[in-house]
Amino acid sequence: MKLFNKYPFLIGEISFNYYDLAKKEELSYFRVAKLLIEKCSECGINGVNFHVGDSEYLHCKYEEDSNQTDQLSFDEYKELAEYCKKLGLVFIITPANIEIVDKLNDVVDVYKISSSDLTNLPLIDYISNKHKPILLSTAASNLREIKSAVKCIEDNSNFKIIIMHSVLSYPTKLEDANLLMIKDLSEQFKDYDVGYSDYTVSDNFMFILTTAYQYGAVVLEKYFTLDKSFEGHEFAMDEEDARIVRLSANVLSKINGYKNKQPLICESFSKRNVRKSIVAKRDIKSGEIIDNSNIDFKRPGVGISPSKVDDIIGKNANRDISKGSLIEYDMLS
Ligand SMILES: C=C(OP(=O)(O)O)C(=O)O
Repeated sequence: MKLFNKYPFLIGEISFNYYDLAKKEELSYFRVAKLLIEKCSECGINGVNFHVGDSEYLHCKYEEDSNQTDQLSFDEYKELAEYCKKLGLVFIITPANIEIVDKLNDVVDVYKISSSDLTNLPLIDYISNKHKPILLSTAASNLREIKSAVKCIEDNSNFKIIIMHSVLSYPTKLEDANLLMIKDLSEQFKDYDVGYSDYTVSDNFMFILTTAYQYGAVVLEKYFTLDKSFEGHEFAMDEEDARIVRLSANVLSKINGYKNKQPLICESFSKRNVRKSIVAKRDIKSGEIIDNSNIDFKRPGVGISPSKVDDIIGKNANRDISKGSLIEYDMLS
């Protein structure tokens, strides 16, 4: 089932990335969160993901700060959801518990289940029952665990699932990205689309995310920041990165084409010009037998194909054929 209208569906994971900028610029968290949403909408991002929960849920530097809690109120989240709607962005939350689901369900478009909750079947069960699309993060898990999470969602008659490959290691080293697992997840869960949450440090070409797309991940998620120099933001994407992903994905969507090898319409003219036909190598007299000494293979491919040479070898010319002429079947008997 295609859950989103644009593929690849690019998600800016805002998470708690508004803290640093808010502190630096002495702005409210809400104002900066709103600014990040606006910037996401300007650079080709389709949805934003907020982690809603408490500090033990985080992996950034705040996780060691036991006083640091999620600083936006539920009313502010609702306002941000409204703002997303206005800008045409999908509003995604990764809720830490069922209370959050209850508070925000009315405004949530899509839920993400964090890999830390992949085995939290009570939470998955509760979220599934809301019948909204679910991004199921699978970092640090095995197939058995993923299958039981998927079954838990399906048991609630919710089939709006995207299986997300991700790696629970920040920043993810290139050699740990294991993008081939995207292909394995696609094979294992044929009924569902697969995505990728990327925590590697970006290169200039956004090669990791575009490769993930090439490998079949149709939902691409990466932390979003306006300033990668903040501690813990080095594996996020900024606006320029998001634009590159979008442009590269557009190119990939174009160049992939048909899977099965076949001649293409765009090749037909050149094909006719470059393929070879059987021609007379020298003047051939009427009555002469056609053999390898008096024929040649030359462009264009408008006559008898060289692949049919066995059909004419041994036949008699029924007329004179001048050197360089195409040999036609009706010239032979
Ligand atoms: C919760 C996170 O990880 P995952 O994508 O593995 O759920 C995260 O880092 O945003």
